[in-house]
Amino acid sequence: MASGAALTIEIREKRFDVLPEPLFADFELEIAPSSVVALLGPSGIGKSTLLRMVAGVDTDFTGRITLDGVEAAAAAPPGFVFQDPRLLPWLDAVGNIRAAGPSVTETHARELLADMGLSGFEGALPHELSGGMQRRVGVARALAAEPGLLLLDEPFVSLDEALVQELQTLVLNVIDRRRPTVLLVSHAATDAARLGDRVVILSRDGIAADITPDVPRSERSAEDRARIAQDLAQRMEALR
Ligand SMILES: Nc1ncnc2c1ncn2[C@@H]1O[C@H](COP(=O)(O)OP(=O)(O)OP(=O)(O)O)[C@@H](O)[C@H]1O
Repeated sequence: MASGAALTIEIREKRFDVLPEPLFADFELEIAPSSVVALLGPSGIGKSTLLRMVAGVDTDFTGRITLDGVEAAAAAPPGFVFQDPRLLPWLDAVGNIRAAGPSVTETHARELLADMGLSGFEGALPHELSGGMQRRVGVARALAAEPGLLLLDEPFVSLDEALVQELQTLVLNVIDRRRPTVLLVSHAATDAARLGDRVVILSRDGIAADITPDVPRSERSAEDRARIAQDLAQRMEALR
């Protein structure tokens, strides 16, 4: 099993022509292998853009982003989970997972589906799965090629609370078993309190806070999570 990649982000400047100011300037972040870092921040702050840069898809910036010392654009591609699972409608669940790469075997795809609580749905087409189940297939697909880095872009948004809890538990179990480095983008303090080993809050001026909660993720009770989420939410509110 691949272990997590060390991620180094050094962005001198990232700008879009439509924006009057750079989106990122002198932005630096070091992320330890196999850690889960939650990136919190208001809409439009640049979270999704940062994930695309880390994925090596957006290379239009000055600076350097490396995975285990290799430039992101040249490194093995990360697993990417989007809010919209983007499954191929003509492939069943196993087929969608195998579409992640030629090395993904049927057995491995079935194992991943089992990890995500979807045994029995191997042959189901996307339209035969609920929205929450489709997202679980999306997570399985992102992990199929055993990436050293997993990027999660608002994977829990617009699900009802019970489904959020269920999906978070499944994601935590699967990342604890496979140990990729994880960068989770969210606007919700509760997501960060549940999943993050470390929480980075972004503001217009860059990194507003870089927090390692006092209780390790695996030992957090519901009360701990609520307390951590409240602290994070207050910090974000103070930035408005
Ligand atoms: N391809 C692009 N061309 C021009 N501007 C862009 C492009 N992509 C993003 N932007 C701008 O960059 C800013 C940051 O966008 P981004 O989607 O990264 O923010 P975000 O923090 O992920 O927001 P949200 O939480 O709403 O998804 C926005 O002002 C957006 O309009």
